[in-house]
Amino acid sequence: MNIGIMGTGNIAEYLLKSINKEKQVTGIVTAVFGRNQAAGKGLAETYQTRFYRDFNSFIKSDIDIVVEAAAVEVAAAYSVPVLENGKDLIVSSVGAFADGGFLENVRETAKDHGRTVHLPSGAVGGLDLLKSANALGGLEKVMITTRKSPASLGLEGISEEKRLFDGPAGEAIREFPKNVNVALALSLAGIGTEKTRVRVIADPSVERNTHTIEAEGSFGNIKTTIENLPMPGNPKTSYLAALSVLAALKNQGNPVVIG
Ligand SMILES: NC(=O)C1=CN([C@@H]2O[C@H](COP(=O)(O)OP(=O)(O)OC[C@H]3O[C@@H](n4cnc5c(N)ncnc54)[C@H](O)[C@@H]3O)[C@@H](O)[C@H]2O)C=CC1
Ligand SMILES: O=C([O-])CC(=O)C(=O)O
Repeated sequence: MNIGIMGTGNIAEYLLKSINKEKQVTGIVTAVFGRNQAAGKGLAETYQTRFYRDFNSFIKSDIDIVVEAAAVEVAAAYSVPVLENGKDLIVSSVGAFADGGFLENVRETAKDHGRTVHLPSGAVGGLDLLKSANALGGLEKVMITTRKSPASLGLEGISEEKRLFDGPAGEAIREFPKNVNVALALSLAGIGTEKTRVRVIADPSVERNTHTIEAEGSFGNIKTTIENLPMPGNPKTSYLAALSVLAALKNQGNPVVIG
């Protein structure tokens, strides 16, 4: 399996290290696409891969699958062209799918070209539970409370916790595109972007990216909290988010699906 990565940041470098150096996946990253020439060249040298600033050259190279590890606008711009070029796709910036029309477009394109799109669970768990709970439409309430350090949320000089947002997931991802992709993953698995409620709290007392998920419905109820270790390369991003992409790559083509 030849893998192409969109993005030259923290998740991209983690994947390159795990795959090209540590051989954690049956496959190799043969191509990286990004806008940052210096970062891309550095990655290409360190991890023996090719760097492209031109999307067409990247997508026409000998890759089988593309991992988006860049930003919501990158997933929005390139998901359809990736599929049209006959490649499978794994998306980190699931916030791009806040637009239901876009999701439908991606679904149709994947179907037309016989490709698959994987939206990994990222920095949270529980998507399986929400899907089961809503199998007959019985899921009534989903709420996620995200707590991160002020610096992760772009704030300085805050000494007490501060609620920055309380509202629907669709609006939250527009305001915090680098911090609440997890809320979009929960929305897609559950009751959608309008009904899924998101609270974002800047909390100087936390070092871990903490997400509390509460759900209620005909199945009963659940409350679960994950305390994620942030990645050294980008404290906004939890280590689990990178691991979930790696797990998705490890499971490519596996005929047995768990969860
Ligand atoms: N699903 C989840 O649980 C999570 C998803 N994410 C998503 O993954 C993305 C990547 O995370 P990190 O690697 O930690 O971020 P990062 O900030 O370290 O790296 C982002 C990379 O994308 C590139 N980039 C950004 N905008 C671009 C554009 N318009 N065109 C081309 N390249 C562009 C940057 O140059 C950089 O190389 C985040 O932006 C976020 O959308 C992040 C954390 C959790
Ligand atoms: O990594 C995290 O904890 C969550 C995050 O940034 C996102 O969902 O965009």
